[in-house]
Amino acid sequence: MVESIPDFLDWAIKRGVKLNGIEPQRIPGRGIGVIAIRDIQPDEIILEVPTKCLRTITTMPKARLRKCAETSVSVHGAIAADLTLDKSSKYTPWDAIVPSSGDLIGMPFYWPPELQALLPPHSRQLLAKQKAKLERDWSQMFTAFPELHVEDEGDLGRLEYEQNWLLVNSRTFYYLNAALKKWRGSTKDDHMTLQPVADLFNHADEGGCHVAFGSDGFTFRATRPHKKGEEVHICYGNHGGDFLLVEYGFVMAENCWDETLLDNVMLAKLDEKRKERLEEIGFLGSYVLDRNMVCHRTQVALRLMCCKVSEWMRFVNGNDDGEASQNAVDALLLQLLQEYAAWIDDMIARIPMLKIVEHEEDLDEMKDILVQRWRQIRQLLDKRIRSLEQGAQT
Ligand SMILES: C[S@@+](CC[C@H](N)C(=O)[O-])C[C@H]1O[C@@H](n2cnc3c(N)ncnc32)[C@H](O)[C@@H]1O
Repeated sequence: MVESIPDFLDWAIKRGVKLNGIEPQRIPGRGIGVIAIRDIQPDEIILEVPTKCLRTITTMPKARLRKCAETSVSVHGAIAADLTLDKSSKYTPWDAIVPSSGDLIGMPFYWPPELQALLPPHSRQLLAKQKAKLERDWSQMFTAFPELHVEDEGDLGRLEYEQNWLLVNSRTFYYLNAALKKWRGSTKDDHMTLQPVADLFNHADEGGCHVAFGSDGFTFRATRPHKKGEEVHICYGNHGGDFLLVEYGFVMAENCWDETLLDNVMLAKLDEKRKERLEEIGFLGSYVLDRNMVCHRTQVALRLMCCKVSEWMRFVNGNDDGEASQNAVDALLLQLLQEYAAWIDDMIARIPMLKIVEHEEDLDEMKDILVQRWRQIRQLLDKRIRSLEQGAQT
């Protein structure tokens, strides 16, 4: 399929999409993005997408929707099935500009298992969840639509479904209408729609425009000035780097929402008795370091390693502010972060050496993305290590 942004825009505008001062363009390393073609002022509406252009379960052929509704597939999985089964020409110009499988190598889902095994712990958890969710949807959909299961060597039907599922994952917007509200067992995660042109906005941690929908459709309003030629972003959510990597397939140079899990280092230091105590109060695992501090769960677990149990219990119950044990907690945290930082340096050195025969062509790019993610985590640790070291000196 030949990609043509102008043909796609013609098609979208004929269907009522209104662009004001913006234009989708190819941006190196980011696929297509949205660029300001004149200076844009805050509060200007830069894009409107009418309801009739949305693509969600309501726009599926009725018979297909009925079959999906008889299963326990998620809305996400049903839309992916619709994309895979749709052989009409209704969306051809839109389909032509959507990334192809070759553009998705940033997504750890497509990485060889040897490389997936070297992902940071939080990325690994998210990937396992993503795979399980996809597997559930696929098992529902290929039973309902046996034609999805193409009997050939590579199982093309499954590959196409996977790709569409991952595209739905990274290109839908929060949306609610009567049908989505009624979908059996639906949760917030099911309230979604695809929409043309808006799906070309790339992400920035602070965003640059506000997204809203009503009965007429979606509007995108600039929240800050943009100079002509500048990229206009939306914010996909306050996501850390592991989430962006696994769900969207990219890493960002700067991300004010970045965070990392310290579970591997923390759990290795906790003996069974302490783990049991933490489990009892619901504080075992999910130890987070963000750009400024470690979370309360981490403070609780660290205190258990350096205080008497009675003092720890008083802290847990809110009867002790923890001030008396803070220096010991900080010293232990510093030691753990330094050990983790040395381990990460070793990981960063090992990744480029990894030899995997399959995926030879794309392997260097995949490794590079993985190293970038580990470097970001290393920076988070460095920042905290520096401030703990300064604190120890004062
Ligand atoms: C909603 S689409 C945005 C349009 C997309 N760039 C395209 O070519 O169709 C989301 C995808 O865009 C890419 N993306 C979004 N924000 C990015 C960023 N800040 N840096 C690099 N890639 C980004 C990722 O591949 C992500 O999965």
